[in-house]
Amino acid sequence: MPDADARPLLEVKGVTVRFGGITALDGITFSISRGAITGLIGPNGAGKTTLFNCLSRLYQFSDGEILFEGQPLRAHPAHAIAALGIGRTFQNLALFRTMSVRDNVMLGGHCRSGTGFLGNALRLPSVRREERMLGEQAARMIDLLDLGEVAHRPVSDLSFGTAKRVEFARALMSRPKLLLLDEPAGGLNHEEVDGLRLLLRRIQSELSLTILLVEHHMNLVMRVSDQVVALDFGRKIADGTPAQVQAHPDVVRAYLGVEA
Ligand SMILES: Nc1ncnc2c1ncn2[C@@H]1O[C@H](COP(=O)(O)OP(=O)(O)OP(=O)(O)O)[C@@H](O)[C@H]1O
Repeated sequence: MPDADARPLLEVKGVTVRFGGITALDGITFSISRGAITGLIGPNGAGKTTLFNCLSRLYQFSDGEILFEGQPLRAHPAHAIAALGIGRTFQNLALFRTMSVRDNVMLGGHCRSGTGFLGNALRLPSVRREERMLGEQAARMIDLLDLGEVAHRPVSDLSFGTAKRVEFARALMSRPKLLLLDEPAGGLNHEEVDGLRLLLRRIQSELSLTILLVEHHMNLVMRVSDQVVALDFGRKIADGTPAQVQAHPDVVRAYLGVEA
């Protein structure tokens, strides 16, 4: 029996997605080790978001398989993905703007809730215990993401960069093993991107997280990632360390549109 921790956390094997005549993903294969930060790059339309949507089970793939901890994701519907240990953030903020930071973060723990409707209505001791635990976890995430000073403010009061950290905190409440980040640097200024790089490293090590991020900000991807996977027109064109991928002739060609 192979050691469960030794096998990759995520294995993407020959995944293909077609939309009518368009092949958005064409036999994509790569794997991600536990604890790694992996950057997924590629020009516009390369298939990055489509791959993310397959990992969250929002899209069906026609061929191939995705294994998470050795188990096929196909067996799990989209609503069960968070409970399985895959969390995500979106390109556009998906927060409740009039609610406080703390309440938004608390909502992220909902998918782990084991108490049913009746238990909540009757305020059983198990419900109160769970609420207390959620509150403690939210406080930890708020602290980890430096949101303590704004915890009671509505999200509408926050700068875009701070609101992005609220989205992170909320995604972390489901205690994911794999966190999918869709363009976390989008809309951030230079200073905020640098802060994000340090933050990603910190949450990765403190929570023993594995992270897959789609990102156009090359400087961030190359500095924060252990592994980079490059797509172009739905195909994988490179997979390796940041230095290997950056120097790969197909990557240079895809980005610059010239012969390397
Ligand atoms: N729901 C959909 N219906 C039809 N075509 C789609 C759909 N989603 C994606 N596509 C097509 O699949 C291809 C890959 O798109 P995708 O959004 O995955 O690329 P991307 O790498 O995320 O691009 P970007 O960096 O611009 O976000 C594109 O040709 C796109 O038009």
